Amino acid sequence: SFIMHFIYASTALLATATLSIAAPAADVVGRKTFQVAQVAHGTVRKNGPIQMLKTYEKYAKVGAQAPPSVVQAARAAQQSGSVAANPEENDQAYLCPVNVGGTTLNLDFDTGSADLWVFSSLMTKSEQAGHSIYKPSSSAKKLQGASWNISYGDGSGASGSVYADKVVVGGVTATSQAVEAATSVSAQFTQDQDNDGLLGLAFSSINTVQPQQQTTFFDTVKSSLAKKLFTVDLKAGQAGTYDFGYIDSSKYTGSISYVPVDDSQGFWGFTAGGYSVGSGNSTTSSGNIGSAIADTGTTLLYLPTSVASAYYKKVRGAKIDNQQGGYVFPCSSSTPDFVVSIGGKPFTVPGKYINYAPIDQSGEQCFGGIQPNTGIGFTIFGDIFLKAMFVVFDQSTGSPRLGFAQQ
Ligand SMILES: Cc1noc(C)c1CN(C)Cc1cc2n(n1)CCN(c1cc(N)ncn1)C2
Repeated sequence: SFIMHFIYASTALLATATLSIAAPAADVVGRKTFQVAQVAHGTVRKNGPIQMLKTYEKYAKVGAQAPPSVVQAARAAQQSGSVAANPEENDQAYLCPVNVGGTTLNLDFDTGSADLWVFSSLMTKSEQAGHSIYKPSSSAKKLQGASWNISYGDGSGASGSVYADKVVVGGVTATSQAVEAATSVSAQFTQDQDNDGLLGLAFSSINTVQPQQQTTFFDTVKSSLAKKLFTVDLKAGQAGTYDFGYIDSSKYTGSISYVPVDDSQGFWGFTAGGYSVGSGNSTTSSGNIGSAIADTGTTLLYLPTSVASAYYKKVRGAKIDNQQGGYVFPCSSSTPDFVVSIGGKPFTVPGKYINYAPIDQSGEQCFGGIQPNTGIGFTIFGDIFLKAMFVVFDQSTGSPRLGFAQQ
């Protein structure tokens, strides 16, 4: 009865609040009424037991306890799922099949940005060539007046209009997700015919839709997931997985080490500690790496210039080649392991991952997987680092956190 009283009270409160919002503001001069189109977006299939469980959780502090029947029904309705992360050539990016409004598109899941944008029928035929295309389906609702425009660290970018449509990732369904349909994309994207767009997994605070910012897929489905988290298990030269709503303990070794996340810039930001170059006794180690982000949408590992320099001192013939835009070295040189301390635990990037790829067909010079973070302003733990780890992007506790384990 305590809880039912609370629910009645809060519902009554909500009702009065709604009434006051509906009364037109005094300053709307001249017109008797006005319309506000409410387009439902950022929603999942409604479920009573899940909503009830949320209410019990909300009032757990004052003794509310969900009956087992509610817990069981909510658990049965909660979502979880897994999708393959397929590497492009040289593991430049990893693409995941996603059903957007009835069409399967291969999207780059990006924990460094927060827009779900796709190649669309609104683009010119030549720009569409070779890509799978989103055609707003009959179930799609155009968000009138909404637009988006995103640019990335490498100068690439895209822009367009916005629809609310059904999006399914590994069986996890957002019944109405903001789908940003491109009208124009930069050359880097038209050239990459494997890539049909991006699915942002950073915080929705950096979503670029205007005038009304939209939520990421994860934020849209979060409340319906068994656990409010997703995990990233990228691999070198083979398919990995993104899992939503659960942790698969067969995907990592040892234990998961959690660190707090600073989401003030909209990224999965964390603090990295000391580092060492090489394995066994031939290691050098030095100061703290400092603030960093975990970014699946960035290919390489961008470290403070002093750290990158200390690393390449251990690689025969390594030098900065300004034409290539970073450290290169003879492909025949061996590259040592790179070890970084996170949450007080050591995590190793195998040296072979740091020989990224030959700079040209001759195969003489190779481009480094570790590069300086010059001009970026923070350290980016991109795919070179992530493909050695199992990472939990966790919003299941009061504040966001990252969990790292070796895979
Ligand atoms: C270049 C390049 N880099 O990665 C890929 C993939 C490519 C090739 N190509 C498909 C073009 C391209 C450029 C970008 N992407 N794709 C993915 C998003 N980008 C990011 C994301 C992010 N979090 N941080 C920085 N950029 C830039």
